[in-house]
Amino acid sequence: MAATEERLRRTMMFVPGNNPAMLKDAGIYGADSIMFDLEDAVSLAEKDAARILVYEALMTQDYGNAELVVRINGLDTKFWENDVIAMVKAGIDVIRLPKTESAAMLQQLEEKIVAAEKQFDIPVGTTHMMAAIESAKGVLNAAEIAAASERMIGIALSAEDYTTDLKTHRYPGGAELEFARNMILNSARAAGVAAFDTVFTNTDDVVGFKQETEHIHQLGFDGKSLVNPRQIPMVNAVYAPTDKEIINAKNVLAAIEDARIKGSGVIAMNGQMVDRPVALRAQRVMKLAKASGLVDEDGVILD
Ligand SMILES: CC(=O)SCCNC(=O)CCNC(=O)[C@H](O)C(C)(C)COP(=O)(O)OP(=O)(O)OC[C@H]1O[C@@H](n2cnc3c(N)ncnc32)[C@H](O)[C@@H]1OP(=O)(O)O
Ligand SMILES: O=C([O-])CC(=O)C(=O)O
Ligand SMILES: [Mg+2]
Repeated sequence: MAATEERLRRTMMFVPGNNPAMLKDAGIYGADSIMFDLEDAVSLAEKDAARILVYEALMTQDYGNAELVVRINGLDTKFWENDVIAMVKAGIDVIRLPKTESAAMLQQLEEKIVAAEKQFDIPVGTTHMMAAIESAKGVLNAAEIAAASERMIGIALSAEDYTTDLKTHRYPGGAELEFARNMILNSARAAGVAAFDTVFTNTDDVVGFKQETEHIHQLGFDGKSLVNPRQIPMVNAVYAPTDKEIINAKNVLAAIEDARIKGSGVIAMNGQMVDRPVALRAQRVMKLAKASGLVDEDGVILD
């Protein structure tokens, strides 16, 4: 079983590792996961300085309940090993490997993580991993990548590099991404880990962003990688259940409880069969409703 916990990961915001002001304020926007970037947002000349800045930020800033992720440099660079050592020492929650093409690459990363955990007396297994899939080869190997290790919490599509590899670019509607999205989503679910959609880089195209988010929500993605804090409330709005969905979920859960008391696994509700998959979906709706501040701890809808 993978290391995923059932935590909400709707929004995973990139924060350039070389920007002290952004590192300082990254916690105030309410992202579910904050992703410090040491890779493509940072120029070659700033790689070492950015690593030190992110390390200091992790040691001094309070990021609340956000999950803390770092995108390290790729395995084909001279930076990634020092990235791993510094981030494990700082107690990062998740290391995101960019440009992942095989399970073997994650095993190489894991060896370095194990060594660093031992070096700093951190229990082996504490540091989780995730993989960004950014090439045709990575997409074809998505299933083995998602299942590469117990430490895996998820896999992400990285469409900027991926469309370059495909020899296309990104279009409105995203037809060029459908195969990759389906492969990544299905591979993640088969391995029991989370699936993340890619960034949307035009931060002023609110309509395009909403359309893309609604689409990936429909497909079943847990959430998206983001480049800007203004995108966080827009994702949360798409993932927030409607009042009708919440009421239906509550009715389903009540009907299931009733069935359980009567010793049955299946029951009819308004002419509709209610069984385990329906109940699991209802539980997820209530979890999203709570996270969205739409219901209280007891599931009562708030005004
Ligand atoms: C293909 C890839 O690899 S994508 C991943 C790598 N790229 C990145 O990490 C880019 C991250 N994003 C950014 O640098 C910026 O959001 C940009 C350049 C896209 C847009 O910048 P701006 O136009 O300044 O954004 P905007 O005006 O919305 O900023 C509003 C506030 O949010 C802050 N902010 C913007 N983006 C971020 C971010 N990603 N993380 C933290 N804070 C941010 C700004 O500093 C600003 O703060 P202030 O009000 O205190 O001055
Ligand atoms: O992970 C992402 O979405 C950003 C990225 O590197 C890419 O699109 O190539
Ligand atoms: Mg990329």
